Amino acid sequence: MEIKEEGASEEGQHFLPTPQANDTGDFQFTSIQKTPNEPQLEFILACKDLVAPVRDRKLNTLVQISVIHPAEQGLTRYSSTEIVEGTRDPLFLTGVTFPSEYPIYEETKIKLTVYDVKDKSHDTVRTSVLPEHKDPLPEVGRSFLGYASFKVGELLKSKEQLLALSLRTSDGGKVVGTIEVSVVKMGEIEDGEADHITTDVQGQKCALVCECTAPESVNGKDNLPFLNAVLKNPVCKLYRFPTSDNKWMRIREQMSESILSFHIPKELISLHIKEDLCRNQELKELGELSPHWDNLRKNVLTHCDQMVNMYQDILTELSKETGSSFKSSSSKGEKTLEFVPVNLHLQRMHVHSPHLKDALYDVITVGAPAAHFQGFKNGGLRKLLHRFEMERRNTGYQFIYYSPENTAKAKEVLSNINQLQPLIATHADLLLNSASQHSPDSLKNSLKMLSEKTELFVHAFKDQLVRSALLALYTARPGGVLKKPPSPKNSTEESCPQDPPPPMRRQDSIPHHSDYDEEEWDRVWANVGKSLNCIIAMVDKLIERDGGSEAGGDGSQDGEEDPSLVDSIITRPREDWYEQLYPLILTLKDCMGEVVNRAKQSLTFVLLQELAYSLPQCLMLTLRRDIVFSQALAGLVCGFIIKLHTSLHDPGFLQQLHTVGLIVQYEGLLSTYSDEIGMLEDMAVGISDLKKVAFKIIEAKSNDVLPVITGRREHYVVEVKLPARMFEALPLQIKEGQLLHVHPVLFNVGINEQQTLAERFGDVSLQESINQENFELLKEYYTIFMEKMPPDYISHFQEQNDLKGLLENLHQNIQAKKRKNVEIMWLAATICRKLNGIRFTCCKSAKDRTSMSVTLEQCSILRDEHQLHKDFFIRALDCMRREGCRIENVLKNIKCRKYAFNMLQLLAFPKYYRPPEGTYGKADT
Ligand SMILES: O=P(O)(O)O[C@H]1[C@H](O)[C@@H](O)[C@H](O)[C@H](O)[C@@H]1OP(=O)(O)O
Repeated sequence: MEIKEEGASEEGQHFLPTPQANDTGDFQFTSIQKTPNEPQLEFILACKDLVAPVRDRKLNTLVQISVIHPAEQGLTRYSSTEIVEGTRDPLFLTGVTFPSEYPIYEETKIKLTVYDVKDKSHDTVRTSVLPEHKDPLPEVGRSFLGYASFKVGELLKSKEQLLALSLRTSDGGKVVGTIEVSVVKMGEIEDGEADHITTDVQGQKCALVCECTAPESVNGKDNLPFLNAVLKNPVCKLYRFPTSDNKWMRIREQMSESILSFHIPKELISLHIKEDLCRNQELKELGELSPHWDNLRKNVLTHCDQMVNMYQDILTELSKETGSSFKSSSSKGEKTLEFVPVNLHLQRMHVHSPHLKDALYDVITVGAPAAHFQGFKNGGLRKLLHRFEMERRNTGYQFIYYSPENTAKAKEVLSNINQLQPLIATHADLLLNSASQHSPDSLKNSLKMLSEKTELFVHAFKDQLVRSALLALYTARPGGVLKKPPSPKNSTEESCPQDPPPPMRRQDSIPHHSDYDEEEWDRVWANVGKSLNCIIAMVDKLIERDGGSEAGGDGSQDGEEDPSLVDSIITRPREDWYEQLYPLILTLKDCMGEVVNRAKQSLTFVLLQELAYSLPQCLMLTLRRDIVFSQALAGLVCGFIIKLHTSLHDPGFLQQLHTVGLIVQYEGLLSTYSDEIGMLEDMAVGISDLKKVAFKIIEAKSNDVLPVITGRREHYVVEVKLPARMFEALPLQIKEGQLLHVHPVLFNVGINEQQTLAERFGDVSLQESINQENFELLKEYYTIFMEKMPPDYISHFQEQNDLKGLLENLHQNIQAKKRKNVEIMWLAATICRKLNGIRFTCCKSAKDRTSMSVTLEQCSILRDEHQLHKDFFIRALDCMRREGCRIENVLKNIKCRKYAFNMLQLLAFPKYYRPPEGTYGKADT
């Protein structure tokens, strides 16, 4: 096949479009034998005896790797190595990897083109994506040296899976050196030592040994098939770096999208719609109200119905995006995609080094959860919510002020009632069923369940709020005017609404005291307990009599059942259990219905107060909070599932999961200047709201392994499914459905030029207070961790890690108020990793600053944990930034392979956050 350079499509690890990838026409191609979820082919490159076009010119070389699919003529640029400077025998640290999904066969041809780079600053031009069918721009700043090509099958079947190919000039004539292609497999240690590689020591070039022996066995350790259900479109990169004792370590970098980006928002919006529809219905069922309250309710309902319609429209739009797994940074302001997180990816580093077992390091990278469409003119949630609450507290006279805690409590009680009432009804029916089967054991079991649920139900109303809400609703009914003036019981209870209500001093303005018959509520409420006691007594007697023993005691629990009712019933035939229990069950259901009716109405009246103030801002604020939360939750669920799958084999982790919960640490890189203040304010609330989330692991019963969300705005449960085999291996507590909690913390350090402005002329107090508050949360988590984990675990843990010292160090750094103190981020991330937590890195788009930060984190881990040769730190960093997954991330977001920084911006960045020359510039973001 002839190789045509001209028609080459642009470089990038984008896969061939699906039809093209599968379309092998009439040809039969030979698949590469592969381990599931492992890349199909990985190789590294080195050149020897390169001939410079001009004598004595030092060569700065890179190899460009292109692929020719066997059914096609055209060439697809696939990836490049880094530039190796000043040698005729370059040994490239950036390798080539083809992930398991890539359409590659033994017949696939690989072309390797070697270039001499004269001007690094121009080098990115070659890889900016062009409109389809357009010729690539002329190569600027580099000149062609030679090329070689081979078929994948040739490489795989070659002796020691190593090819040494002659590099030829474009006319195919002159040999200008040799290129060596050597297959590598992760998990296999190269025996050879590293040599002859240029280091980055202050411009000085030194030599280390390098001889790669061919790998022998196949690796398949990271076999996590279930992750494939949520992770999509992986981009993989391969590197080899020398260790301080001149051995090689291999690093595979992987970046994947997740379908949870869209799945979670859809689940969540459906849940909001359900919750709001239910609330709207309850508002409608509030019953007759006096004109003031009735008008208020009508107004609220109009707005709430509009809101539900809006959520429904957004859901319809999102549902059209079937199979989508990525929202690009350029779509962050799109209204219909508001709930979807920006640029969400798993960024994974898999290290195989001679010193340690394989190690995985995961970071979820995502745009800061924020309401971009609504904008940041008035700030973000942290400020908006605070302002709203203050105004509501101080200005309302149209409504009764309930504190956010009381409003949340009202929602909780309502939700408990809505869950418990049908449950109790079901258990009551099961009891009747057991009775009709005349089965004593089953009767006892059903009674146990019924008692438990009913006790919970009765307990749910033991709250002063219900009483005061009942009174408030009473006064809001036509003619429901209090006879006595309200006299507050304590400092938080001040006045009661009249029709029209008088102006009130704000705290909780819940009404109290009246001639309204409070005892009636007590009676209704107590009746539920009494009727349960009757049932218990009856069941006891029935079982006792059935066992033949005559009248052994009266069977009452608390002596509260009506003895005449029980006695009159048990005189009936013994076998007629159903008939004897039926009237008691009916009574229980009636009593419960009465309680539910009253409590629901009164608590819905509390919710009406929340909605009544400042419509429609109040609803817009809820929408904003929902949007931000949805973005945060999508990332969290993705992080949780990945963490669970990678740590399933770790008993310590599983124990921590159900006894302490998981720490989830967010690194924010937003500046406290201009719009990003609002973003940070949104993000802080979104992340803090994640406390309301608990996970539950359930066994997958079908191929649908996508998580399911239940609950309501104050409390969500995310059910994560595991296949039977994995589920069985879990600790009992988790299998029994124990809720698994998360502890989110956020540390933010602005690093760009905007942060310089904030530090010089603006205000950094937002960042300072966020860091301080979250430090306290992190410390709290650590304390619980130390208390709840078993002593053996803790003593081993303390031997390995000086968490106390790290926390102290973090605290000092936060207190120090140093400018752009990136040490805070490194310490927080280290603490999180040591505590088995889930790591996140975020900036506005998770594209540029995030890429700098995660690559720095990766190289720092290699240096601190895997003995990366200190002279190679910068080179490793540059390799990752120049040719790694993150430049692909930029490409997939803005169709241009350039970090969106200019020289001036970079001067403001902390040193190690600056990308290598030629990888940044003006980009249309
Ligand atoms: O990924 P980010 O760092 O949020 O991207 C920024 C970039 O840092 C900045 O230099 C540039 O001017 C743009 O504002 C980028 O944000 P976009 O959201 O426009 O990609």
